[in-house]
Amino acid sequence: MISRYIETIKDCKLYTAYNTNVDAIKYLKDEDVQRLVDEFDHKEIIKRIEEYPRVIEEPLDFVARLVYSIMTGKPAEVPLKDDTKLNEWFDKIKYDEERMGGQAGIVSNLMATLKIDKIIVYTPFLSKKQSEMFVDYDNLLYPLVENNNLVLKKVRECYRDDPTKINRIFEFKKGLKFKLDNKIIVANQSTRFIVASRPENLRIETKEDVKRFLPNIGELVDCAFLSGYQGIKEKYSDGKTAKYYFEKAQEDIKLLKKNKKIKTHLEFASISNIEIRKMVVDYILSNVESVGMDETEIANVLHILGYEDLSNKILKESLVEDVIKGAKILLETFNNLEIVQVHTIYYILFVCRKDNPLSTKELEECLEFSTILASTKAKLGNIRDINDLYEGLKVPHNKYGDLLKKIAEKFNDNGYKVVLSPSRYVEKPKSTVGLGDTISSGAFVYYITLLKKKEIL
Ligand SMILES: Nc1ncnc2c1ncn2[C@@H]1O[C@H](COP(=O)(O)OP(=O)(O)O)[C@@H](O)[C@H]1O
Ligand SMILES: O=P(O)(O)OC[C@H]1O[C@](O)(CO)[C@@H](O)[C@@H]1O
Ligand SMILES: [Mg+2]
Repeated sequence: MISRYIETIKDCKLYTAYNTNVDAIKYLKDEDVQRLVDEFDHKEIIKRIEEYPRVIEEPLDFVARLVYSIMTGKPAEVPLKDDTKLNEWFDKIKYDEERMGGQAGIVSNLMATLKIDKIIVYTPFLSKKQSEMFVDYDNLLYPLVENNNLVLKKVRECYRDDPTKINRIFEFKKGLKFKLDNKIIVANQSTRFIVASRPENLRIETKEDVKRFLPNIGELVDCAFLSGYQGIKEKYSDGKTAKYYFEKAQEDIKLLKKNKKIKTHLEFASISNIEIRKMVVDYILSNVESVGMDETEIANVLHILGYEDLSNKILKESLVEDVIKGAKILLETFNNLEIVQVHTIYYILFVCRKDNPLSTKELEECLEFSTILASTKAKLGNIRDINDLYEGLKVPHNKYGDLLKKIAEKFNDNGYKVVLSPSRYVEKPKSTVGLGDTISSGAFVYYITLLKKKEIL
């Protein structure tokens, strides 16, 4: 089974941009969180949770949002103000591990390890340290312009004198316990809280030299997996605005598709700034063929589109029926979209129009493959070799699987194909950061290769 999956995707050629960073990971234990909350007045923490800071401007904002994430068992990502003192405060924490981070970085390493034909990755900051986070495989390439020509080289050979962007990741496990204001708080889910750094001089864009060659890069690949737009700021000190960068990002997609109709995928992310979230919808979602997101993210998009009730219902009740309704709304709203993919801890779902060239069985195979990738990564912490996937395959589908599949099948009607695959849920995951990127890119790459085999691409 695994070898058949790997054989299927081996012809795929992928472009991915924009975000890579180093994830400094702290695996939180009960005593770490207790010590952290005890550094502050518990009543102040509770007050700050109610205020729900959307940017970390001081350590109390961080503690409040981390505690909230543990209390609700929901993953979150909050940007950190670009401030030396604040960075120093975070540097005092002893992290357990450093790893490749960022959607483009994680997907590059995953697909290179799975030995797909070619990955071209572009990222605006590429320090020596960042370049060394990439796996050392010949199928993983970086675009450079030399003597006015586009050349592709191994990423590790392409580093520049750029800063290294470090995000701090706080992983916690189901059952983690601590006391806040005399109440015991217990995590009901294993997940992560991301403190995302937002350096002022990091611009989410394709620099002019490479941008000129995007149509050529498009010709070299079948598809593009795009993410990182959550890193765009509303305003920069040089006067540039989010609008400027979103217009450029939209142009990039058009350039990639100029010479060949490649399929593009937007991987949504947790975006705390509502204006930026809206711009990702207006400029990017409206120009891609595929989108991947988690439950909270689809709820947020529906909210932006004016479906407040449905959005709130998804956030509160997490019903698969509502998520499917939401996915159909996205397909109705955006003609450009051909496939909507939603992942939650219990399932991964594809919703597409009835005329999608793949059969429901083929669509299901894409999802099955991706659940194995997710369970492998959850179980082992990382996928280092194709043979690791046998570990993920041993993890059974979760106990709600049959029920969820039955519900989803009911939505298969004249207009749509709805396909669901239950997750292979790992009770005590080694780590969770990047699992969404793994599941999404696996499903997308598999989908693309099946289209390619039918000569639709
Ligand atoms: N313990 C687990 N076992 C298997 N899959 C998991 C587990 N925890 C999370 N996942 C998968 O990873 C996804 C997380 O995606 P997401 O919220 O987008 O996070 P991120 O973007 O950080 O990877 C879940 O929706 C689920 O599909
Ligand atoms: O928003 P940013 O700073 O690009 O970071 C994205 C974060 O999401 C992840 O890619 C996981 O989805 C992390 O590895 C990374 O820290
Ligand atoms: Mg995600």
